[in-house]
Amino acid sequence: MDNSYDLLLFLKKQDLIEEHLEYWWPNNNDFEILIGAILTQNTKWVNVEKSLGNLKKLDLLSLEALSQADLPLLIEAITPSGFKNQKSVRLIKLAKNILEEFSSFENFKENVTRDWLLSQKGIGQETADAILCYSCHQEYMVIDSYTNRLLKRFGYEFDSYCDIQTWIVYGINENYDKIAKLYGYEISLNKLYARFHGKIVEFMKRNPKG
Ligand SMILES: Cn1cnc2c(N)nc[n+](C)c21
Repeated sequence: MDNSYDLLLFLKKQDLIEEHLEYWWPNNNDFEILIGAILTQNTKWVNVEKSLGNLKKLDLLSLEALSQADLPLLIEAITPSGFKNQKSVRLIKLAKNILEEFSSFENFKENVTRDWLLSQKGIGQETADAILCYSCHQEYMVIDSYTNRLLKRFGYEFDSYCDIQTWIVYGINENYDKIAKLYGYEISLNKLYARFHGKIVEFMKRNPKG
């Protein structure tokens, strides 16, 4: 495997993403994806879905509602996804900051930068890139521990998140013409990164042992 295009080919042959999940992330709505990206930190996705279900029942899945949420109610609602006190305080603060800085969620999606997200408490590189990619539909590739472990199996060791991201992005962009042929259409970079990351996660969940 010489580059990340080879890795994509290896994964693409395995039918890892369900047909209806065009961007892999269960795409109910972009705000829900933003919240899911915070809730999924250090827990299993199945727990996030439980918390999102609670938030939906409480009508808290909007920027305005979340910014005014009753803290004890929010803590209760997101209990399934762990770190409930920390994540609750951070979600309300994030919603308030988005309203203050961008006035609307639509404007946030258009104009938010990776640096602004990284300046928010509780948002690191992986969460920032997940929000940018899956919620804001911007051209960012998410790197996570699954990515790290999969590359190690192919003998690749990197020193940083940024190094891995650069390696993946470079290999994709270097072979972009082949990728359009592979997919049979000019797939957008955002959609390609969204699906590529999804394939890595699904592959590693099905092949936990090296
Ligand atoms: C959206 N999403 C984020 N992390 C996930 C995971 N580990 N497994 C499955 N899904 C769908 C996920």
